[in-house]
Amino acid sequence: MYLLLRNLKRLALPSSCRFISNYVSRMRHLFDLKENDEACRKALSSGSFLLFHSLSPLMQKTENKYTVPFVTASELYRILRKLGQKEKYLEESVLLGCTDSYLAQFALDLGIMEKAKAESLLQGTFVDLRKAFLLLDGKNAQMLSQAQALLRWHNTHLYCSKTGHPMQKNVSGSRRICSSNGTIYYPQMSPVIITLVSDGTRCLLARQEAFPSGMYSALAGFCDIGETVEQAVHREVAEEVGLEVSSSKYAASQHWPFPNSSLMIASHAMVQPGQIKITLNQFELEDARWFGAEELAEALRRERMPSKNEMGTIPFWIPPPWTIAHQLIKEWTQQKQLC
Ligand SMILES: NC(=O)c1ccc[n+]([C@@H]2O[C@H](COP(=O)([O-])OP(=O)(O)OC[C@H]3O[C@@H](n4cnc5c(N)ncnc54)[C@H](O)[C@@H]3O)[C@@H](O)[C@H]2O)c1
Ligand SMILES: [Mg+2]
Repeated sequence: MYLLLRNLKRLALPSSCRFISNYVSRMRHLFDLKENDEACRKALSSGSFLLFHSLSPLMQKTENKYTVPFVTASELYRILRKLGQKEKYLEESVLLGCTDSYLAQFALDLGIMEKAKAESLLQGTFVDLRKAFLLLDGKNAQMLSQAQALLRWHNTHLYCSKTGHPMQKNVSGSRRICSSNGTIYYPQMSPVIITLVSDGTRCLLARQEAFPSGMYSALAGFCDIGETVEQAVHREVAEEVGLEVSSSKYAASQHWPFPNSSLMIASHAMVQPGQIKITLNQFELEDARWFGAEELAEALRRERMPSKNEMGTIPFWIPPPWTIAHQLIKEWTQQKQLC
């Protein structure tokens, strides 16, 4: 707490600020940790850590459910010693956030260490995030998404793309700096639109070949350079299903770790009246269909990915509740049921 008060003083809060909410003081604390290497180094020694091995997160599986453990700094020191690493390795961590009680949270990749030995010491398994992602709950998914994206960015930005010299990360991992000319690089993400297209009575969901069996989602696509979000929505809908959008309305956004790091920007869209014939772009999609509110209400009631029915097929299902696609489908269905 002393450290926190000292740090807050350094941020020169105006004297009129008699009361600061917990949220505001946490955000100021995090700002200090991001900017101040010494403060962040200290926070590392009392922080908690999400661990990865070559970008696969450590998980513990109990009864068909994955949990994501945070490991304390003292436990991590002990494990690093057993794996033959120095305590200094902790500085490879990236800062994720902090708890309500200002405990800093980090992510660290143990990829240079022996995987099986690390798993046995940590009593868990490093799991491919793509395989486990849809089985997680929202809180764990959001944290792992942020952690993996940051670790991946550092892992793929070891050298300055201008000079070819090695780059150093600051302690928090909020940037990397070229050792030769001081150019600063910040972690990047790609804007991706996701849109739920409606003709007024039904809405359109699609699936890619790579989706898990039976899963349909809203249309999504990367924004091109120079495009607005609205233009990207119009283009993607035209490209993927051959329909022309007449209007779109922003709904919400979500960070998404695949394929690298994306900011999903979600909207509801309407097609031009009478334009309902789907022309599928088979390079991108395996199927696209119009769904009614009742069919979607039933899919929303299912808690998890359904298992095979008597016919040996998996019934239609939608992404889990914490995904932005689910949120769009839920909003649309609720609005239809109120009509
Ligand atoms: N959070 C959710 O609810 C949700 C739902 C659906 C899709 N998604 C995600 O949306 C993302 C985009 O959807 P999509 O695959 O249909 O996109 P898309 O329709 O733009 O097609 C993907 C193709 O776009 C090209 N591309 C252009 N810019 C790219 C970039 N910056 N990075 C990678 N590829 C790029 C590549 O050729 C790639 O194969 C996927 O990662 C998907 O997982 C999220
Ligand atoms: Mg797409």
